[in-house]
Amino acid sequence: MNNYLLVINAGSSSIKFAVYQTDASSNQLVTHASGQLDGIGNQPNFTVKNHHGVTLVERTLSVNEIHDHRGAITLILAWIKDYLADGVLLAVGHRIVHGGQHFSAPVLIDASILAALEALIPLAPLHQPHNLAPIRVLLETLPALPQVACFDTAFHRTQPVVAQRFALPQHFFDDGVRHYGFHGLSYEYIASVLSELDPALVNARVIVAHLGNGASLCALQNGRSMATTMGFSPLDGLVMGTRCGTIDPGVLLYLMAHYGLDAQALEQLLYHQSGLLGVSGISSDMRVLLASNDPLALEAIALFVYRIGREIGSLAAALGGLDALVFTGGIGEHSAVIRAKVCHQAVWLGLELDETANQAGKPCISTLNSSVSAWVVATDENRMIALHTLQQLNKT
Ligand SMILES: Nc1ncnc2c1ncn2[C@@H]1O[C@H](COP(=O)(O)OP(=O)(O)O)[C@@H](O)[C@H]1O
Ligand SMILES: CC(=O)OP(=O)(O)O
Ligand SMILES: [Mg+2]
Repeated sequence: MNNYLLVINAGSSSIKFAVYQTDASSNQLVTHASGQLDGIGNQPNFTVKNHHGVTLVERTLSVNEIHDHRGAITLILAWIKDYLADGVLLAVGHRIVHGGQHFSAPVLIDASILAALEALIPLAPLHQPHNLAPIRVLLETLPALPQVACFDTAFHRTQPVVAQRFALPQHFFDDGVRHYGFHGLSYEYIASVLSELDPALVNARVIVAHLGNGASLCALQNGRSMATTMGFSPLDGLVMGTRCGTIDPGVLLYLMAHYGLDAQALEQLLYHQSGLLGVSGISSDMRVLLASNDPLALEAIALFVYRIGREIGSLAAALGGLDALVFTGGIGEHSAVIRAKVCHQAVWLGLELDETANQAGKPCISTLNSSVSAWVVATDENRMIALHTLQQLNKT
């Protein structure tokens, strides 16, 4: 009998998953299959590929068949049950965006943990409710199956207190109003593979740019998070697909007082209607903007890059200098154009881009003379979650 782990990363309109084969007594993980059910609530589409990239499932479904996350996870579980007929599903690991101040490491989930995570929904309304939906279904339908929560915030809990504090009265900090940071599973994965790029990077001052739909930067020293651009919520920092990033809080007061926006309307504006979509008025997808000649598309791209450039300067200051810059996430991994623009903004730090290597999609994209090296690394949050899940299982 083979043993398997399931990893679930549930977003607002999709559930992504990966199945790993494992030998429970070791930390060996072999990717078996991965897939997603996207278009939930709109045009559901179920796709699965095996570890060779061969398509196992490609099914368009109707909204009547799958109308919500509950339906989506039920379908995924039914497929997995058939697919793993020869094996045992040992556990499920989940990506949970917000762990608040009390969850600084992966944890086995029970009803009380789920309730504590539900209380954090207002801190990450775009992510947390969707992250938790599959857990609830699994607790109801397969209560004996171990589930492990792995947090995007946990990796940043090593930051110095000064990096976690807002200049607000102390009691707010004690109540959890603090700078958390996100994309931690991605940064933890990148930190774990730095030695494969160059052993010298392990103890170096490194900025990782996770540029996807959500985007942030993380300053690493000795592989630990020292500072990051996202804050209390995943709204802060860089310009994102539909999120505004850093904004003067005075703007929010003005929008409330003069436009009559309440908390709900602000949430809608800042999470869903801002960022690349808001500035361009065209799309949140960087590919669409890069293919457009519309001046507003160019302005959105310019602002995206400008904000990254400014924040790289800020994180380099937090690190006391910079040795390397690593690109990851959908945009960071696939867009040579955006990487080039970001690197050109970092020339003052001593970064010299190797244009040919960048165009060719090489792992190292800086010249031999560059005093700051630059890299492209595909992130793998799922593998990080699977590893944590296995470690939790081995503890029990
Ligand atoms: N070839 C490409 N060029 C530019 N942008 C790309 C390319 N491929 C993917 N992207 C961008 O990556 C984004 C998604 O990144 P990803 O990290 O997969 O997102 P998510 O945050 O949903 O996990 C898309 O919105 C798209 O803008
Ligand atoms: C935390 C966050 O922004 O996640 P994502 O990039 O998946 O939206
Ligand atoms: Mg992502």
